Amino acid sequence: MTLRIGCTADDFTGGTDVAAAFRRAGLRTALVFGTPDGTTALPADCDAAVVALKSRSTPADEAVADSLAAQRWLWSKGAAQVYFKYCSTFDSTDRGNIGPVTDALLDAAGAAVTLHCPASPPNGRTVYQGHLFVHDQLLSDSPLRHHPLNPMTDSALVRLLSAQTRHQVALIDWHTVRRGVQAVREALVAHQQSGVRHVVADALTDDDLAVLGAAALELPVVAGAAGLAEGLGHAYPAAGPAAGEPLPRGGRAAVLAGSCSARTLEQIAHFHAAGLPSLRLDVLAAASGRDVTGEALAWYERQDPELPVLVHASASPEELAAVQARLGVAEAAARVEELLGTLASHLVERGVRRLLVAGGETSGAVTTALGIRTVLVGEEADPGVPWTHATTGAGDVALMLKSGNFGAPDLFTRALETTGKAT
Ligand SMILES: Nc1ncnc2c1ncn2[C@@H]1O[C@H](COP(=O)(O)OP(=O)(O)O)[C@@H](O)[C@H]1O
Ligand SMILES: O=C(O)[C@@H](O)C(=O)COP(=O)(O)O
Repeated sequence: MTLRIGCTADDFTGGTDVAAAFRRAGLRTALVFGTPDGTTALPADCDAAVVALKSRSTPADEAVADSLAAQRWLWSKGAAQVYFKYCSTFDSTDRGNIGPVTDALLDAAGAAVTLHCPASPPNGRTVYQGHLFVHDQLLSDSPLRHHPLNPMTDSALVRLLSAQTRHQVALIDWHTVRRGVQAVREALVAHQQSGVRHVVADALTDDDLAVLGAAALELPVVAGAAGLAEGLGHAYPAAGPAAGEPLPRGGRAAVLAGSCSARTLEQIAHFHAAGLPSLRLDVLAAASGRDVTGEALAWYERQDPELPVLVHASASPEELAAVQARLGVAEAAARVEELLGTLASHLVERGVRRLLVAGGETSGAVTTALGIRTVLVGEEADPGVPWTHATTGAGDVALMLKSGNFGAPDLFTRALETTGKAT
């Protein structure tokens, strides 16, 4: 079996998002969590494989090593092109990891130039004059300025990326993109000849991303969010519409949320307003040694088994700042991730078979705790938020990994209701 395209994603929900994009483009797509090794198998007849790493917020040298291992494994499976999927809100800091990882992938491939575009129009992310917008706001005016790990306080992509690489960064503007595939190819060549390695492109619509995908088809490494991945997918000879992956149905349902993103907070409020049972974890109490996991499990056992439950650590920007001031950013995040990962294992052992996880880092922690390595990607409940079919030691689980800012406000209740019905 030979892959048409391989992808390394810098977090687990980014992995599900980009896998859904390849699937929409007609490519049969498998998703592998964590660095693959010689024993990692792919389901037969895959056109695309996505390796979802937890490399967005790790030290840059670790992110580079993991991404290079993923690239080598994807090459070993036949992928000629490797897509580096990062966040549509360009989540990173001056230390990386977008610049260092892209440079390492390019060095390993012996490639001189790459195209970047974080636009993801179905989720309101567009790039104009090199500035990233989230719906009608500049990235730096959006709620992403309060992100717990990488607050985004600048929207200028050339400047953001230049801080993360020693190579030159330049822009292909929207007017060039509108002139079509040939114009973009010529601009790429011109930039490469003048010594530029990272070319950021504007894109406002899926049509723009289709142009960019077609222009980038021959590049060994391409980088961006799910939108450009779909554009590239469409540029490959179509494999036909992907078959829906049948999902496990029934069983108890739970939502675990560690995302503090504005959209997750709305989804939590919607769940609460629907009168469904929810529990907020006390992070400071856990840090002071209280058995918060045991208390949460006792709470879970008292709930009506017919109803979905929500357990979350999510907090408003002010509450988050207070916890981080007490524990430190990394320690607070690690504490929350450990709590939610442990809870996920206990809940699946106790019969949860429909599990929705909110937050990229949180999804990494939960999937790792459940020992899930490979999933098949099924229907999307909302753009970029597909159900997946996962196998755990305790049984098969319908698993949804949701990026913090993705999904409609009613996603939790709607998605769990759908999987609750027998087929
Ligand atoms: N109450 C809290 N106090 C401190 N950190 C928290 C709290 N709740 C969540 N976090 C941390 O915030 C981070 C949210 O990131 P993530 O799960 O990727 O969500 P998103 O997808 O919204 O970015 C996680 O590392 C999580 O552990
Ligand atoms: O590209 C995107 O926006 C998402 O796929 C993604 O990576 C979001 O990150 P999290 O909000 O941290 O899940």
